[in-house]
Amino acid sequence: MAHVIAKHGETSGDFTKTEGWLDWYDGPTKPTFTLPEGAVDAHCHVFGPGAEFPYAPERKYTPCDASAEQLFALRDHLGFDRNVIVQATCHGADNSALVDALNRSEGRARGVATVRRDVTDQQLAELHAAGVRGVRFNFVKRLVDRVPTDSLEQIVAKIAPLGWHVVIYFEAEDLPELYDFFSSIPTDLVVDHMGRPDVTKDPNGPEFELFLRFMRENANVWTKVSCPERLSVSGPRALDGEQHAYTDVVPFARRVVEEFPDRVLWGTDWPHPNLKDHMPDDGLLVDYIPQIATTPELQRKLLVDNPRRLYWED
Ligand SMILES: O=C(O)/C=C(\CC(=O)C(=O)O)C(=O)O
Repeated sequence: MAHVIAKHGETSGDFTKTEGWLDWYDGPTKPTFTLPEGAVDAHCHVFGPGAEFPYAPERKYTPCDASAEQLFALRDHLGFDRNVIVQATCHGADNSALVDALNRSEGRARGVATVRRDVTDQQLAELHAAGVRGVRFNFVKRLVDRVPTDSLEQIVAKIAPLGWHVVIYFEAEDLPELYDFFSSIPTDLVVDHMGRPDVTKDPNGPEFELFLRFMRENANVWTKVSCPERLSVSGPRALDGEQHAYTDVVPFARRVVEEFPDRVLWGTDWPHPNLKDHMPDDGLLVDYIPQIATTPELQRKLLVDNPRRLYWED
């Protein structure tokens, strides 16, 4: 394990370009943690390939191409059974690459799409038939021109009858302002990456307490306890020979898993767009899971029962 941490920790470069890391990255290690049978990687992406599925003109970054075949190979390598593929801003509201991946998955993937307020019932029905079960709204300011507060209510009214849920991505410093608005969303609501806490702050301090309060007061709110690699300051290096990577994120994620065991999801976030300091090893990310879900029961809920309930039970 140590050499893996060092290898990825010491490598640097710009991973966001099409010509990026896939050319030289020699792939994830095999995790030592054995995932429970039927485990779901509930946050991952497909990008392009750009020649076939062009990136959105309004995008804020151009990712590496990351195909459905590569994603499914990663799924098998890590020991997952299924994927939830999430639309990212670089594809805007053109869900073609996502739908293509869902169609190739033989029922082993569900999707979260991005739609505009003029989306028709027919278009939503087609997305549903392909396996889409949610819509994503991005409130991270570096990723969008405008936060989607206006369109959200109109879109929610259209997707609620389908039994879909809403996925929101925001940063912790914006929760106070958005708290009431998010609390008014009537469908199930999934928060990406625990609302991006600042992990240099106290996990028992006021900022993270507000997020926990948000989950306590709104029984429809779920969260992905994913992306330690985005939140971590200590990074992918072990702090000592015995500890696993991204240790500074563990107390945050573990608190959430233990207090809300039936409303948490986990995903790799492959292929890790917009990470410039290191390319995460997905095998190491899987080995992080038992740090935050410490019993077989918590692991089964996080990786199997919860995602299946949200994405595969109609
Ligand atoms: O993949 C993620 O979860 C995170 C992203 C990209 C993203 O969400 C998007 O483009 O929509 C990020 O933090 O840059």
